[in-house]
Amino acid sequence: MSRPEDLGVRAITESEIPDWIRALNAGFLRSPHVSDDEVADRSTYIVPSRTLAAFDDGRCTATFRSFPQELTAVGGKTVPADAITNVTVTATHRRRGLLTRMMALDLAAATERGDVVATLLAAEYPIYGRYGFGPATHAAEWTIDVPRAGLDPRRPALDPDGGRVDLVDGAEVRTFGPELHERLRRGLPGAVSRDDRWWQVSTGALRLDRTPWTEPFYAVHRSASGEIDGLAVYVCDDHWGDDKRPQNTATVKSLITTSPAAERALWHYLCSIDWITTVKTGDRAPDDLLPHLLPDPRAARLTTYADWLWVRILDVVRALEARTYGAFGTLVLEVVDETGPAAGRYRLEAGPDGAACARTDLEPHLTLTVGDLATLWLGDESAVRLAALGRVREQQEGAASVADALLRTSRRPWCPDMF
Ligand SMILES: CC(=O)SCCNC(=O)CCNC(=O)[C@H](O)C(C)(C)COP(=O)(O)OP(=O)(O)OC[C@H]1O[C@@H](n2cnc3c(N)ncnc32)[C@H](O)[C@@H]1OP(=O)(O)O
Repeated sequence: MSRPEDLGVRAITESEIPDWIRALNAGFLRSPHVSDDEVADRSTYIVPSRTLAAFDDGRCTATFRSFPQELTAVGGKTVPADAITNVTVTATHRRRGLLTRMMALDLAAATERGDVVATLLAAEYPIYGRYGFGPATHAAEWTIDVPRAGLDPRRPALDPDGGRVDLVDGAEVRTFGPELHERLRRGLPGAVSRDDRWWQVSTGALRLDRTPWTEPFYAVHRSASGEIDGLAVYVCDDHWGDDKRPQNTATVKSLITTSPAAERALWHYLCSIDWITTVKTGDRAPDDLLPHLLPDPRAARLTTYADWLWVRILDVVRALEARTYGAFGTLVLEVVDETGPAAGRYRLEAGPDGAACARTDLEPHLTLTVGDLATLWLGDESAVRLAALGRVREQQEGAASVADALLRTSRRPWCPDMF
């Protein structure tokens, strides 16, 4: 076996794609078998120059891929992001620094390109903090005991706002879905862009042989004026108790809306389908309206709550200038960044319409790591709480409260996507 320093980390070539896919599958504990179909499909979106690998004796032993993405900041502006995915090191080659080397290469390229942040979904919490990432959004999942919810079974899916819910097929979803999602993400801090392939795969137009396709149900909500403002995608199982009572579960794969009325109508619809006694919500915003859309909110039991989108700020000035703030105020931040380009002192002049930010020599009000800055940036976390944890250091008394008044948001950020 080669010494770690001899394992070259580099971008792959077109002809190395099949071996790279084999290593990716093995790293994620999927069968390493690679079919021609999988190579053909993945070759449509794998960009070799942004696809990294390590090779040992000519065999791929580590994988890493990034692609361009837009991330919505507080206030609705988007920033260019380096979205990182498909990170694996083969089990025989772990803890020898291969991920560290691939990450350094990718983040340097992202910085060079002018990306403002890098993003990823962390398989395990301890992996990415060391590279300057911080958890910036969270996700929650509820299981709803439908009979307990207290909705009136005589009035299924009645929309008091005059809208309507209809079932449509995947082809129809492809005609309105992308535009609906665009409207959603422009108003949702933490949301990321979706490409056309996302819609093709999620509606069965592009079928991958390694993941068998089951056509889901697509329920669309139209407002009283006829505008499509919500889409729920769900699957149902078929399960009956020994006592002949239905015990079916609807599992929501995605539910996106651009109005609270659509949100209410779609959840009420899902909780009013005959035979469905349990609804699993899939990943939602941690402050989702859902429990309170039910007459008995306790019918929605929180089953999962965890960090979701991790952000690595590469350009502090542009990140802080991209968002709006809860109040007018000034903050001088000392940002500690041991592995990247963000270290330094910044003066933020913030307000409800935007901000100006520049490097400065002024005395800092707060000292924090670049990972904790990412955690505060989308408004999901409190600087006062991080100060209590000893992660944010107040250099001026009360600075953490000032940071909270500026940075925190009334609704929590949410990333509805997995990538
Ligand atoms: C965005 C995504 O794709 S998330 C998916 C991530 N992939 C996986 O979880 C698949 C299974 N795991 C793996 O393939 C590998 O273990 C990886 C990719 C997580 C880590 O790769 P490695 O090459 O072993 O990491 P590397 O040797 O560079 O580790 C650097 C440091 O991180 C630590 N580390 C790495 N992985 C983990 C982990 N899962 N848990 C805790 N610490 C970890 C190492 O101990 C090391 O610490 P040190 O610098 O104090 O010695």
